[in-house]
Amino acid sequence: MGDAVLEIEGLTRRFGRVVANDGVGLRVGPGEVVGLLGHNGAGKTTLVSQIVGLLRPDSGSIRVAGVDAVADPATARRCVALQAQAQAPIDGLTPRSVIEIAGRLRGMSRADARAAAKTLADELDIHEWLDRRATPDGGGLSGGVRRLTAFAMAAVAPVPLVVLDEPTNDVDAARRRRLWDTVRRLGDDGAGVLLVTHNVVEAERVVDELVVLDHGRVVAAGSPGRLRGTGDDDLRLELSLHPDGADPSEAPAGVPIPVTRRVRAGRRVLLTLAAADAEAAVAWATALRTDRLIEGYALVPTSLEDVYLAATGAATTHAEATHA
Ligand SMILES: Nc1ncnc2c1ncn2[C@@H]1O[C@H](COP(=O)(O)OP(=O)(O)OP(=O)(O)O)[C@@H](O)[C@H]1O
Repeated sequence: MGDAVLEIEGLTRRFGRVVANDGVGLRVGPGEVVGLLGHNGAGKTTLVSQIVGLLRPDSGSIRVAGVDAVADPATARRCVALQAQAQAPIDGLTPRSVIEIAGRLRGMSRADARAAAKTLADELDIHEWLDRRATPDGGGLSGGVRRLTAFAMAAVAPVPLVVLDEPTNDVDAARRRRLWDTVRRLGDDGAGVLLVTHNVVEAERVVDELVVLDHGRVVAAGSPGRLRGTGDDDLRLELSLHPDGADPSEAPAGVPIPVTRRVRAGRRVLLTLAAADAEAAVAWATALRTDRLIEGYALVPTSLEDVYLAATGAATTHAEATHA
């Protein structure tokens, strides 16, 4: 991996008494897709706004493709393509024209911009809307097609760093899958990608590294494999509780199998266990269901959702629940 295309150190930004970013550090290398996860209000958009020079940090440093983005935001911004969380203002225009214009603004020839727009339209399966005009108040094009168009505008030209803030909002399942493949392709073509998303499970497919923000702080960082923790053959037993929320895994008898992580998320209890204990886990959960102590259960491979829930709010909920 070469020099970082994004290097952030000790970044702090306050809004009055709220510390939206609190000593944040992260790095994106060329060809690397880094996922930024966090609850609502965790500080993700604040971080993105500083990277693209829309907000000044109170302290800390940001380098984009080697450029000091705090001292020289205009130069740094030329090295970043951003898909903002808010919908792009494309009223009166067609997806084809705005994608091509985005390419031209980044210095592509007319022919290259046209070819890149066509490639993206193929990848995202949006040909049928390419020449349909967006009209005011969300008319003409659906929210999902507008979102895919904004993504294509960010992805059309080669740039050192692509920042995507919730690119899959409003996008249907089949096209989300296509979009994730294109995100991976951008990385494989050499761009660094910072991907802000709530969609932990789907993002896991394409990210090389993950950074989890919680109340402005980085609470977990690393590759999906490392963050998932122990062996790849770990399993998650998910208990669905009754509406009264009584949790049989908290009973004095406890859980009759070794559990490496336990997280409560609303009416779900997620228990991480070794594959070797699967049979005993199913026997226990079946007995709980027969005794009507739970509504149901599922035994599935662990995913980053478990890590995410453990690192952020759900862990707090659990701690509060168990210490109440
Ligand atoms: N302009 C602002 N003025 C005051 N407070 C702000 C401002 N922008 C953000 N905040 C606060 O900073 C914190 C971080 O907000 P931010 O929008 O960065 O979170 P987020 O992780 O992007 O959330 P979401 O997932 O909901 O988009 C929140 O507490 C928010 O209320």
